Amino acid sequence: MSYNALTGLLSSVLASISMDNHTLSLAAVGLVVVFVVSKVMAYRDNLKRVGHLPGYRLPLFPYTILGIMFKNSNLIPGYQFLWNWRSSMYKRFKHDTISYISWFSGRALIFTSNVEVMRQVAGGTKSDFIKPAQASKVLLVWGSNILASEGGEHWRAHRRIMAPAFSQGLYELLWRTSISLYRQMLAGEEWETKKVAQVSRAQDFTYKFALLTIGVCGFGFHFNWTDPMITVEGDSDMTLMKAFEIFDHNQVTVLLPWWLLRLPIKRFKEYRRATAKLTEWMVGQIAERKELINSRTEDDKEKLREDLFTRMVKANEEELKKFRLADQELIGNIFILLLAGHETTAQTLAATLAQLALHPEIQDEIFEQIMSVVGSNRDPDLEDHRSLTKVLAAFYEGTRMYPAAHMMFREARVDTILHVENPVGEAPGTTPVPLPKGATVVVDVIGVQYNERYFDEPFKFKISRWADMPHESEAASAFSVGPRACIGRKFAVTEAVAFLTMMLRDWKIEPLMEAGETLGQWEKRIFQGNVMLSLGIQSASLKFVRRERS
Ligand code: HEM
Repeated sequence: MSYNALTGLLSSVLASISMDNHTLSLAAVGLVVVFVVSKVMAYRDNLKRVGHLPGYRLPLFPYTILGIMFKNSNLIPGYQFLWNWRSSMYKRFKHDTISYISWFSGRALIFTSNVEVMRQVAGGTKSDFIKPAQASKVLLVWGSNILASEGGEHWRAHRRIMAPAFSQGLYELLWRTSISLYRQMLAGEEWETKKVAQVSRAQDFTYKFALLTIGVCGFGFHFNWTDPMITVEGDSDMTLMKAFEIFDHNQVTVLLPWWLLRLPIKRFKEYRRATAKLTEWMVGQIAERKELINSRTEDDKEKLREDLFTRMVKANEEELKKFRLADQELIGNIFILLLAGHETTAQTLAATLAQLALHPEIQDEIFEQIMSVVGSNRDPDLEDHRSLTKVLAAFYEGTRMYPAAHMMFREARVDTILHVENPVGEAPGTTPVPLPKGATVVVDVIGVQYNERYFDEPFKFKISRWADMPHESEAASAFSVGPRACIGRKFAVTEAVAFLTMMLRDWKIEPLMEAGETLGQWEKRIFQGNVMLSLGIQSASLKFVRRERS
């Protein structure tokens, strides 16, 4: 008998009893029975939904309002629990794929820190798993896009148009832009003449760097560090950069309900205006770029830039009509590139710089490689990128320890079998776990990066673990694996390697401690995970000491 049928039967029995004292007590007992039975049955259903995998049975679900209000107790883990429990969560059950069932909210999820399970669920055209619409709803406000797509053919249509935009020409533009922005930063922040520069929050400049980079290479804006004044036509108060910044600073507002955003609150009003300006600008730009692309003269075609936006419009125009994206979908994807494409890199760069501050010996090792590959008299160029393996290793290690895209929700679109790798120490191989349609798997990207199956001593910042690793290796699983892995991985790596090469050639990085603070206290203060839209560390206070060059 199903839970609903049982509840109905008990309610009608209770309703048919007349309400004297005796029957009132009977009704109360009946209600308790209904409650207990319903919970037992829901629990039984939930066990099925998580394939009877071992795991947590706790009162609340962490991603609910109540769950968010409580922080990190054993009974109510809080929304940062994947970070806070990363050393013990899976060890406790001796499995890297476990379940979580909440007694009261009725939610049941599978959490995995296993790359093979990640591969099965991450998606592609033929996967049995999709991105649940609920998890991506907030990303749809600017139009249908690749990141929010459930999967299957719909996802492939987006990827088909976006993939060609990540071209060699883009990476060349990106490399040049990153180096130029680094120089502009030195001038703009008045570091050029300084022997020592101190910052209380390295994120301030890594954000600005990554935002301007995606602005120039993603959108084709002509921003620069100190003078980003491009006025939107007909609105002298709002420069494009201003609109861009307002949109960016308010990213979290995408999580709010739409009606709240309509309230006459100054911040929301500005956000709406900035989004409208950017959209208006994009609509105009799409038309302009289409005209250039379809123009017959080679001269006009030469004017086409290498930025992602231009190249996406081009790929779309060149696509067969039936595969073309609508303009609104192009806009949706461009906005999503801004969202996915700079906060992640900025957070990781800040975390990498802070870890390097703790490891002067690693900085020296990297410096020596930079000097032997590039030397001190010229700027690095894109070809050097392949040889700057230690710079890349530092960034990968930052990505591993602080994976900005820290979780991925997936849902079984049909009844399916999940092949769960046996725990280390047991017979190698997998165990089939039947899952019903609708079962939800959360890829805990933090868990994967701290899983000793893949990374020994995972709490140590060790760049040596990436030695001899091919550039595109799936070992860098913080970018996900399989056909739906991060499309911007090379973009992130290119800008990061260019920026870090320039930075580490010029400067030694040291922790900037507060008065009376010990190194241990600094470390504890800085390296606490900060889980918002993406994962990062706390404000990284750092000191940059100019390297003496012969
Ligand atoms: C350190 C930097 C980055 C990290 C750690 C990262 C990580 C990830 C991960 C884990 C995913 C898979 C998400 C999922 O399937 O639910 C993803 C997807 C994506 N990323 Fe990145 N990313 C980074 C930088 C970038 C950059 C720079 C861009 C763009 C310029 C970008 C654009 C995207 C897009 C568009 C997707 C969706 C791909 C698809 O669904 O086919 N990311 N990223």
